[in-house]
Amino acid sequence: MNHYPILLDGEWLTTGEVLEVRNKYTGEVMGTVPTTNKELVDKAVAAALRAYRETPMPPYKRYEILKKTSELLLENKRYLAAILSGEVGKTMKEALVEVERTAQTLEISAEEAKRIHGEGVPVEASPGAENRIAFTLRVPVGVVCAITPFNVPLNLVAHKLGPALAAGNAVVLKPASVTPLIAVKLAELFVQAGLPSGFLNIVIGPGSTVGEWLAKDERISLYTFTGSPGVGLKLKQDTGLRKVLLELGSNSAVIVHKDADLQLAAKMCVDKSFGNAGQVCISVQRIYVHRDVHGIFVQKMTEAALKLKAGDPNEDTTDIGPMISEKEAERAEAWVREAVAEGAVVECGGIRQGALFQPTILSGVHDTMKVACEELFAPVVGIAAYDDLDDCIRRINLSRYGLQAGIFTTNVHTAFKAAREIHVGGVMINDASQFRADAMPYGGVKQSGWGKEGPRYAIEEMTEERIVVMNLQ
Ligand SMILES: NC(=O)c1ccc[n+]([C@@H]2O[C@H](COP(=O)([O-])OP(=O)(O)OC[C@H]3O[C@@H](n4cnc5c(N)ncnc54)[C@H](O)[C@@H]3O)[C@@H](O)[C@H]2O)c1
Ligand SMILES: O=C[C@H](O)CS(=O)(=O)O
Repeated sequence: MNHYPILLDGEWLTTGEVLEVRNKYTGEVMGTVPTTNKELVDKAVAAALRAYRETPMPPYKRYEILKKTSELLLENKRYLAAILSGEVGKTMKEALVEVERTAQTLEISAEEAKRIHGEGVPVEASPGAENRIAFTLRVPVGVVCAITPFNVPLNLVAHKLGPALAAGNAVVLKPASVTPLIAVKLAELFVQAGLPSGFLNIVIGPGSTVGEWLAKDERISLYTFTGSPGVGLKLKQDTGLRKVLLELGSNSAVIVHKDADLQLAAKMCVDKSFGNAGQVCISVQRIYVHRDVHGIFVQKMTEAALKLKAGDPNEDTTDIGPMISEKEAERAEAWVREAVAEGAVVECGGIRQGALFQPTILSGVHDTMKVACEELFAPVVGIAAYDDLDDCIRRINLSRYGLQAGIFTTNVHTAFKAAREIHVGGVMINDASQFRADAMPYGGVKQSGWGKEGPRYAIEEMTEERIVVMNLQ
């Protein structure tokens, strides 16, 4: 049994009640982590505040630590991927990609640490402001609380730690209780890279206790949360006037227009509907296909999906591992059955074995079905036909979510119409909604959240702009 001590106030905590973490395919306990009571959570916040106030790091040192941690991730890629695969259930192929992307995220954060600056402000242009020099500073906010979800527990942690540390902040991290191990390992690499005591503190426990203690701790200046809208809303309510960045849920849509490259569209939609067992916030969930090409597209996508294998994530031949729990897979199964009862047709899949859910394509989906209007977070995608592009965009915008969307078309005017009119944080043209480059601005609108990630953009969110005006009279 591997016991994973957690980093808190510069020490590796091994005592206290432990949380068991299970392999999501075998169900075996793969490790334990200590949980943190209120006293330890208070200690973690105090350590972060002390580090921020008493031992601030210059930008170049932040660069060096982030760069070194990025290098250490790649040096330990397979070891880390095995932990990631075990605790999430994602395939080794997917886990290796996540480790590589995390290294990218921290490398980009390292570079951005060297580029944080204010700007000169020509205040003398205002009457009465003669003989004054003005400029802005970007100042770190102080203690950042990062609360992260289960599905991408390494790279999404890096998207919070990287910018926060690059900007000169200190961090208290609460990872998801079902997938905390990889975050513990990332902390080890940060320490190995020279991160001074107190700049990273991990707390472990349920959101209902640890999460709430953090939300009500006034010493924390900013919360960066990734998770479900319900929890995000509660966090916003519990934190008052302090800043909260929210990366929330989605039911991302893709348009396949009548002039689309159908081979490309079918391949991309299959690749981006079922990865990580569909447990990706920007996973393709709704596909609107122009009626002229609906039949051929459904056929092409179904043929491609039938080639996918759901099974043991450790096997090289496996394309889709288990969902995070059998309970979540049962929810997905129930929603599929409900859609069928309301007239949807199962083109492939719809079969559950424990937490394994076969890649499932539904056609004849209506916008009011749960599989369309709620967040599925499963390897299930629903297809609906449309005749008129304006009406299709109107239907997509009915969603209370707005994270990312995609459109397949060979007409630039159609592409830009979608880019301008679909109300989301990002529109992918001739790609599916689940495209993300770690350097790009990333974040949603409506109930998909508030604020942008991507190191450069998160650093802007995690620093405060201060104007300085010098009177030379
Ligand atoms: N927008 C994005 O970038 C993005 C990325 C990944 C996942 N997600 C979303 O995350 C969800 C799936 O992840 P999940 O099931 O881990 O989400 P979740 O909301 O259940 O949990 C997210 C985190 O919040 C914590 N938490 C729970 N209750 C809390 C409370 N009262 N106060 C403070 N923290 C609390 C959890 O312990 C966990 O660490 C989906 O909705 C998905 O769309 C969004
Ligand atoms: O689950 C949502 C993630 O933000 C998508 S990605 O892993 O960052 O591409």
